[in-house]
Amino acid sequence: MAHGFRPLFHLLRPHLGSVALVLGASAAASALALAQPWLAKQLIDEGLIARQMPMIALTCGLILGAAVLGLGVGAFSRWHYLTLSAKVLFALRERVFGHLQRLPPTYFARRATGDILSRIDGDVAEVQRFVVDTVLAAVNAVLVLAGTLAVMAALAPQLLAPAFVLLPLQVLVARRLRPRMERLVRRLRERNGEMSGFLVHSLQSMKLIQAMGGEARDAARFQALNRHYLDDLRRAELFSAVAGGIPGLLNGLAAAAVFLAGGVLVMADAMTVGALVAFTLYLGRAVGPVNTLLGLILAQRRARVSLDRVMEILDAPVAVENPPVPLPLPAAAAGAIRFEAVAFAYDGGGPVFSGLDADIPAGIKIGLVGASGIGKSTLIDLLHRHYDPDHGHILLDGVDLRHLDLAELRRRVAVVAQDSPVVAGTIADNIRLAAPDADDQAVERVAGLAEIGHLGLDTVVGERGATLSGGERQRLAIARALLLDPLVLVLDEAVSAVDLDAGRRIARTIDSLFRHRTRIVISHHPDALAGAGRIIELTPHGLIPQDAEAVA
Ligand SMILES: Nc1ncnc2c1ncn2[C@@H]1O[C@H](COP(=O)(O)OP(=O)(O)OP(=O)(O)O)[C@@H](O)[C@H]1O
Repeated sequence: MAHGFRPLFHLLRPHLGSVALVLGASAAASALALAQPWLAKQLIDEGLIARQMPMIALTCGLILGAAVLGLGVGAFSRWHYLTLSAKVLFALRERVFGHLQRLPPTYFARRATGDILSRIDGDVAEVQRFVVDTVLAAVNAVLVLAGTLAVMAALAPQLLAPAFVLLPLQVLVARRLRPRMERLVRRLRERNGEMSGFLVHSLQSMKLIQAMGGEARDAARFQALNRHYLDDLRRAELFSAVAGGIPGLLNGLAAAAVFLAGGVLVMADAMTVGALVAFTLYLGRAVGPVNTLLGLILAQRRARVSLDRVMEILDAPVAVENPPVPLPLPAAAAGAIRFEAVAFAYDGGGPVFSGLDADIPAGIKIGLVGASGIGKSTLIDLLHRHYDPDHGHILLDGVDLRHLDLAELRRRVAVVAQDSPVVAGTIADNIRLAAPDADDQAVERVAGLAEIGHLGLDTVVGERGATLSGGERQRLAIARALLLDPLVLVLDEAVSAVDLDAGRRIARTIDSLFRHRTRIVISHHPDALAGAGRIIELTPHGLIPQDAEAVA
């Protein structure tokens, strides 16, 4: 999707003051740098050639003063520039991350983590470099170039023609070489992306790869990726060395032309030696800004590619919005759930539900059964508002979920999901995830109830809980839900990996703790459904009540 560069102005707008400060400081630094060749001219013509020692001392002093002042102004501008640059980068990164936090699970299920990472890291940085570095460098280049040209014109207008006669050729060369360079750079970035994609994927599934004996295949794949990267890197380096040499050659030619024409002027006494030296010094200084401006073409194309990749994330539709003015739950909220003609399909998939109706009364244990893949977990995701129904309504104690504050809903309805995700940190951090203010006693109590306390609350669990067993992860998730003390507790195959005895004990604990609260238990095991007041089966035709006794 093409956005142009409009989104970028929004990034800079809050920092216009800093932009002006940085530009002002770097213009001052450039002006000081511009003074140096002029002082050299004074030194040669009025000091050395005129044999005036006081003049020599004075200009040397001024050169030194300008250098010291330039250093101070340069440091000041770099400092503010760094702050500005970081602020823009972080603001953009936070915006992308903030948006990612609001995207539905499907978004993450369908994309490689490596790809999202490379967008939020590499592409965001590329956009920031363009917004701050390139735009500031370009403005600065225009200022320096204008100043340099003005002084050159004042020194020797006759020499402007030989100095810049080759400029059109330089522009032409740059325009021809840069697109090729750009292609090479893009290929390198893609190779880089492939490599991190491969690594993320491989590291995440190392155990599976080991179990399948796929190490050698993966190592060969990694080697091939490295080899391709090296090939492309060498190609890009070679090209950039050759392409980089041509402008230097053209600059050398221009300098020679200036010395030739200037030499004639000096011989004819139409110009002083000092002025010729100063002119060539200025010519050297004009090269940088010209290159910067030519580089802008390449930079803006690269930034456009990255900006589009970042905007793809920011344009991804948010599945659920928090209501601007949420409605409160009734004071006597008890956890009654009602599905009214609920229809839902995943993006690009067939309907999972079409017109589902159900009443789940408050305060009882409900067993939810149904064939694998029929949509039980999806139903719970709808109840937890990871998605909204395409049609119909889901009500909690008479209030449409869409009208409830999202955080409140997720506090009142606790879901222990099938895969029991774990975050990096201690067991206590994991239990406190949804209730960060809970005190230590409360955390200890729920850890005990879920039979996870013996592992130690301060034990650090690996990333994604890799150091815990499946059953331990599930018990951790149960402790987390217990701490929330919700109105509705949903257990989606929550003890499937826990041994039978512990599973029964935990189920009994939960049943006694939540005796008067709504519990929805999804399980393929009759054991977990014991004591359910009602069993409902999810079928392609809707929710059908079963005989609770028969199932349990
Ligand atoms: N993110 C997704 N995108 C597209 N389709 C999905 C997605 N998640 C699930 N599905 C599909 O939706 C249907 C319902 O899946 P769901 O996980 O809700 O079933 P389930 O009844 O909980 O199954 P199980 O008992 O095996 O856990 C399945 O056909 C599944 O393939």
